[in-house]
Amino acid sequence: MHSQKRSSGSWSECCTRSSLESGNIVTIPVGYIDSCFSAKNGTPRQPSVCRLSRACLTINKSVFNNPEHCLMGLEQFSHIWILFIFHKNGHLSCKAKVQPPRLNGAKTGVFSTRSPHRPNAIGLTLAKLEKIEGGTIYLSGIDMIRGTPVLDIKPYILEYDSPQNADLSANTHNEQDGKLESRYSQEAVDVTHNWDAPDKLQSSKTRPCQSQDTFSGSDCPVSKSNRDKYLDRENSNKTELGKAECNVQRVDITPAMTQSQRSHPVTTADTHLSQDTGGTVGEEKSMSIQHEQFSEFQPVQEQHVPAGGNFTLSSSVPPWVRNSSVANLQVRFTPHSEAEIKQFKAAGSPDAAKSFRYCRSPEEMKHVITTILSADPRSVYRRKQCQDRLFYFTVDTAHITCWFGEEFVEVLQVKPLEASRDAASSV
Ligand SMILES: C[S@@+](CC[C@H](N)C(=O)[O-])C[C@H]1O[C@@H](n2cnc3c(N)ncnc32)[C@H](O)[C@@H]1O
Repeated sequence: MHSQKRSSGSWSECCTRSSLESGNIVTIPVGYIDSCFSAKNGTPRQPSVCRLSRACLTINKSVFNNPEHCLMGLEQFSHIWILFIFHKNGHLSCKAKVQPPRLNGAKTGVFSTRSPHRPNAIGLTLAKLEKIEGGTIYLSGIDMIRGTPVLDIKPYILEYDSPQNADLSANTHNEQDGKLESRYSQEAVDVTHNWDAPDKLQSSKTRPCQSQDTFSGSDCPVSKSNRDKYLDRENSNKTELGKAECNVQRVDITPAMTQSQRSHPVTTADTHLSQDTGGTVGEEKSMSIQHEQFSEFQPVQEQHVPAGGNFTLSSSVPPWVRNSSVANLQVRFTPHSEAEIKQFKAAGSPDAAKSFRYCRSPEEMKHVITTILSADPRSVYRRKQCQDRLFYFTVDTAHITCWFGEEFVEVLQVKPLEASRDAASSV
């Protein structure tokens, strides 16, 4: 498979029938991610780690002359699958066995993991669709870095994409907020087939849940040109998070829950259902970020399914995915770093170097940093072998310096990216 960057020819010119049949496929990215993460370091390992991580995706006009045509109808979905290329892997080779962080150094087959190092280097992310404007899609809850080539976009459809819903009939459909909703009847839920072994049925599982995302922020600013507005954050001085504190609800699935509630994938960002390079399903973690103003975010409750119960899950994951030793670190900020975060301004201010592009307020930036660090973004090697406890990463327009202690991580410095570059070059 060859990926063609910013092709001059059209998609149809490159993808002939014979090439499809021979498997010699030329891919042309449908667009490129513009993300709040510019480097792999510190980028969440799965979209669920940080719900406030944002990105834009603009459809490439060489694929569709009128990008808005191909996006027609997509706005009716709350979440979308994004297939992309791990273009910063460095090389195409991959090993049959890999060491996902959750296995803490042990190996497993690459196909049992979400490792970026895999044949064809294709990634799959379930992102929240904030809004669409023209040919641009605004996303949140992402784990892709800036410049990531996107191969395809598909709607997330609970009925197709979740085995939990196999054999359940979606018996009513309602329009609400422009999104299609469907409901389960109690009866429908009761007839869920149990195909798991009985012992599995008794084990605790993490339920899908819905978290109403009221980060009105969905108002992904789009262009100042609409797009630039999105990146700008005119309202960064207002705490959007404050609104969320009032409105975010976390609901566990119960048999009587509506399908629409189920149909929203676990928006676990702030619950720290963090997922590793190798993980496929989040592990419930206690919340160090609850200490502060984010106490409204409750972890998804695991439920014990009684043997013979009438509500069973029809998917399972190996214990290492859930019973991971990956820590839930307490995140601290020095007074100095707190003050530095507060110096960031809304976009459009004269001091552009100190303006956010994605984060809507200093509080939001603090929250993003907290969720990323709490999940411990370090590699196993770094965590276990390196003496160096300092860690650097970027979010939005900020360069963050922190250090890891035992069970905690402390943020030391949050500098504007430009300033941090200047400081580094003057050393
Ligand atoms: C473990 S992968 C999971 C991605 C996707 N959710 C999946 O399951 O296929 C996520 C990590 O890939 C890395 N990454 C993100 N975008 C990338 C890119 N364009 N090239 C290479 N690595 C990337 C980041 O380090 C991020 O933490």
